[in-house]
Amino acid sequence: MKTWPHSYELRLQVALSPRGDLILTSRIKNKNADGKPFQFTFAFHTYFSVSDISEVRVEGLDTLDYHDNLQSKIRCTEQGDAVVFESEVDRIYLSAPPKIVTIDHEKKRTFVLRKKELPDVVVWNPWDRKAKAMPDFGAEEYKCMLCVGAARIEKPITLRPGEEWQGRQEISPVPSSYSSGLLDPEMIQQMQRI
Ligand SMILES: O=P(O)(O)OC[C@H]1O[C@@H](O)[C@H](O)[C@@H](O)[C@@H]1O
Repeated sequence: MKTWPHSYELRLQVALSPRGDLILTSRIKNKNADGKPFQFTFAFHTYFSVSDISEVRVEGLDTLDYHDNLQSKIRCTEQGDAVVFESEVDRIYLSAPPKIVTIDHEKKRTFVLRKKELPDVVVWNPWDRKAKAMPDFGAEEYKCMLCVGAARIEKPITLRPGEEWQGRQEISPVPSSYSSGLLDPEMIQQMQRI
């Protein structure tokens, strides 16, 4: 392939635990026979089903720098204590903590995202105008989805022939009180076991 003149192996392992955790593990191996290394970036682009995007908040990204894809990727700093949605959002948060939560107040459900070897986090919702322009996206579907995914974008990965990289993202659905601050002690104990 002209745009990617390398030989590689990509493996995606999808596992679902009995309690509903989704574990995605990606492995990429350099199979170049010519001795050449290659460099790449990586992102999981997981879409969450939410009740109403205007009622959703993403916590764990406060004070972080991000690249804003809607403003020619300029570097900004998150000012809010949570990311909320009132218009199109397309950002790459940099060096995020290993745990990010997406809280859906209406459904009283929180998605806990844990990640390994994936320092960055993509947050995306196309909102109305872009949704209408996308052929594979319903005009109204932006209202009930949110893309939050672990990524490695700022610092690309370099692999020499024979080397392999592995990245992992785990999504656990839990009751919303988990990170809303209104925790009862029993619930905390239950969640710490997750
Ligand atoms: O259709 P996909 O692969 O889920 O990507 C949707 C969007 O994802 C965003 O992260 C990209 O910045 C957009 O450019 C893109 O349109």
